Amino acid sequence: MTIEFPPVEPPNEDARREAVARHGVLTKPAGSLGKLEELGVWVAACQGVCPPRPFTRPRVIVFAGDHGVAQHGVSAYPSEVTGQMVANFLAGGAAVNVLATVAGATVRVVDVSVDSDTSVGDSKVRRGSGSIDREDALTRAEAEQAIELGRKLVDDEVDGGADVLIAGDMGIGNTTPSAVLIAALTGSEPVAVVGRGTGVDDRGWMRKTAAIRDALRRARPVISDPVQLLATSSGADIAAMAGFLAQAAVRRTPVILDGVVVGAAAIVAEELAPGAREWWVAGHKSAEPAHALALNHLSLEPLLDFDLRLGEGSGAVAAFPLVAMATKVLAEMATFDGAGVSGPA
Ligand SMILES: Cc1cc2ncn([C@H]3O[C@H](COP(=O)(O)O)[C@@H](O)[C@H]3O)c2cc1C
Ligand SMILES: O=C(O)c1cccnc1
Repeated sequence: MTIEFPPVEPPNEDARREAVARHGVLTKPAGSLGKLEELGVWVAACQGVCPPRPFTRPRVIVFAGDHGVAQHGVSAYPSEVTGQMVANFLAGGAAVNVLATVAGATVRVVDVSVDSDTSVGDSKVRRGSGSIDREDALTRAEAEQAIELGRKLVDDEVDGGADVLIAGDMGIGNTTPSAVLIAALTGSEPVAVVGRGTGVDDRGWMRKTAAIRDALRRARPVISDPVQLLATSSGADIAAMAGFLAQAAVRRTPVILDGVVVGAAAIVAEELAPGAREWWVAGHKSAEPAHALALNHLSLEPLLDFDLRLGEGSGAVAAFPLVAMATKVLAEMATFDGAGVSGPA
């Protein structure tokens, strides 16, 4: 199998121009809805229609997987939490489940690489991923299988009516590969990308920085080959997420990005399918330092800056109501003519 994405087409320019013009005739001072206006224009361009259609099926896919590097003291929590949290997502008790009920989104959890001998669903690529500071996360074939899984998930969801997608992560240790991917593709040093993740103490921070340094040495020689970079330095969950983010663009479906883990998958997805980033909006800026580097690399500006550092898609779900509002404003606000309101003097 060789992974190839078709060229990504940009969002529709005519719909974008129409949306800009429409904002000029709605009953408000020109530009007064600020970034909500830009956001609505982006939605119209993604949908290729103005006014845009209000979203009916926002969908969150949580990619769950374990990471061998978590055995080396880089997280404040043990790996068994990953599988336990999968059960929690299924029961509706995780943060993202609760946020999603308010946002009107639904959540699906996919066991891509949880380190357990049972599998929730039939998507498991492998049990855990290799400890990237000393070995490859995946074989190339496994990386390709994971990317294909992400692709298929988009096809399933879009064919099932999803009109905006959110990727979330669940995997103890996953901020370490995320930091490595971001450092590798942005040319950053370990100390610039390392963060506290779930809350590691100072000794854990030092172990994590050393693991990132060692993993980065293994990542740098392969940065020009995104599939190999995923095999060497990510994990099956992150590779699936990269395939998902690239395929969403191919399927002309807008995505709200979450935090540092999704951000890491996104910078690799942009390498797999150049131009995919035009189909993504950044939901928030995570407290993890590497996230800002990833967003800057993608020229994306976060909607929220709320000190969230959870993952699960939580920051993207928190931002979704803004995207929904931006869309409805263009779809439902009255025009000066329609409402009999005088325009500028
Ligand atoms: C109970 C719990 C729920 C979570 N939900 C998301 N994460 C997040 O924290 C982990 C990443 O941080 P690190 O790299 O430090 O392990 C991932 O599991 C991520 O999804 C959680 C972590 C925990 C403990
Ligand atoms: O930004 C994130 O996605 C994040 C931050 C800390 C822990 N887990 C995820």
